[in-house]
Amino acid sequence: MAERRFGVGYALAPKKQRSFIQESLVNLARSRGIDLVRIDTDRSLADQGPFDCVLHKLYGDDWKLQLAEFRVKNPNAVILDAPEAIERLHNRISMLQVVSELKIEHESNTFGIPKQIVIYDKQTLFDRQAWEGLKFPVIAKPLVADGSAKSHKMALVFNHDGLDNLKPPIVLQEFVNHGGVIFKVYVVGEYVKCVKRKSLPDVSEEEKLGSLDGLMSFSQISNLANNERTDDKYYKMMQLDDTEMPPQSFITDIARGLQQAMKLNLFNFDVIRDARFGNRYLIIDINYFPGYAKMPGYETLLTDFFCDIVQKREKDGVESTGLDSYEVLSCDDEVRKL
Ligand SMILES: O=P(O)(O)O[C@@H]1[C@@H](OP(=O)(O)O)[C@H](OP(=O)(O)O)[C@H](O)[C@H](OP(=O)(O)O)[C@H]1OP(=O)(O)O
Ligand SMILES: Nc1ncnc2c1ncn2[C@@H]1O[C@H](COP(=O)(O)OP(=O)(O)O)[C@@H](O)[C@H]1O
Ligand SMILES: [Mg+2]
Ligand SMILES: [Mg+2]
Repeated sequence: MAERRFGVGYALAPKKQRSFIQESLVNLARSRGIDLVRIDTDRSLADQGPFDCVLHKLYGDDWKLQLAEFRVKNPNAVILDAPEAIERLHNRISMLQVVSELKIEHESNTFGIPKQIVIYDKQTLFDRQAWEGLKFPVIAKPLVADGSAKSHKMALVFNHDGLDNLKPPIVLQEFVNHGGVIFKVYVVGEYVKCVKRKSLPDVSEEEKLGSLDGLMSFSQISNLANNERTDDKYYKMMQLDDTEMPPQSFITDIARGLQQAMKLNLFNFDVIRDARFGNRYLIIDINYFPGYAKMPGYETLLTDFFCDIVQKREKDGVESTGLDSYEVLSCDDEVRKL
């Protein structure tokens, strides 16, 4: 009998395609029965395929419409992930609301989000009442997180003088000292991996009082080292060696909780450890389909995941949907889980 193969279509921006669709991933997936196929975004998605699974990170109403049409024509294909579920992450307020709703108990650690407010116009920005309970320094973040360079432009604001330069709509979030290290937790289906990255340094009491400009701009601080990030080397170079990791079981519980609440398979979240307490963790950012290729061994991980997805779909006995050209399963049964 011919080997059964599966088609995974991907629709990604050119930069994402370059970083994620590497030959090593394509070859490994192919050897296990998964064909990664580029979706031509200049043509209708519904006219392409057949695909057992569609992997995507594109923005906008037109793309949502295309996915909806595709879903009608191919009800059995898996869309990773549903655009309605991803949309929550395009707004920095709705993104973190889900964290506040999680119910997870852990013997010695707690988690939450930093204090924050949303400002829609300049007038409210200078209204001290709107600020009640929020202390300087704060980080000003664009409300919209739509993947544009603009949506990553942040400012650390030390005092009221710094507010002049801000352009609402923005989120003002209390800056929390965290030892200059951020934990990035990558989730791929059931797999959870936490890594350390360089973050903003702590702000001293003198700096809080003495900053002349009142504001310091920055962007994508944890992504500044673009070179090889095989973790041992990167940790040494960035002097991250000494920072203790958060407990894996705690992080995994949060990841699972977020995954279930958000109904997403592919995301990461940024966590900092509040230096005032040492056992309090704050989630500050959640990203859809992040830079997985930075993780050593991402090819195996993602291939395992694709196999898992298409096998589950087979096992659930969903009727075939014009995907007949793919025959015989060749994925290994094994899927790594933490
Ligand atoms: O490009 P990369 O590999 O640095 O990945 C970016 C992510 O970096 P990370 O994996 O968290 O270190 C990055 O995470 P941060 O927001 O920097 O925490 C975003 O997920 C970014 O996507 P977008 O611009 O928000 O749509 C991601 O960018 P895209 O690759 O999706 O454009
Ligand atoms: N509340 C905070 N306290 C301290 N540092 C923060 C806080 N929020 C963000 N940062 C720092 O700013 C960086 C960018 O913020 P983040 O919300 O992750 O935006 P982006 O989506 O651009 O990654 C983080 O990686 C971290 O270094
Ligand atoms: Mg971030
Ligand atoms: Mg982000």
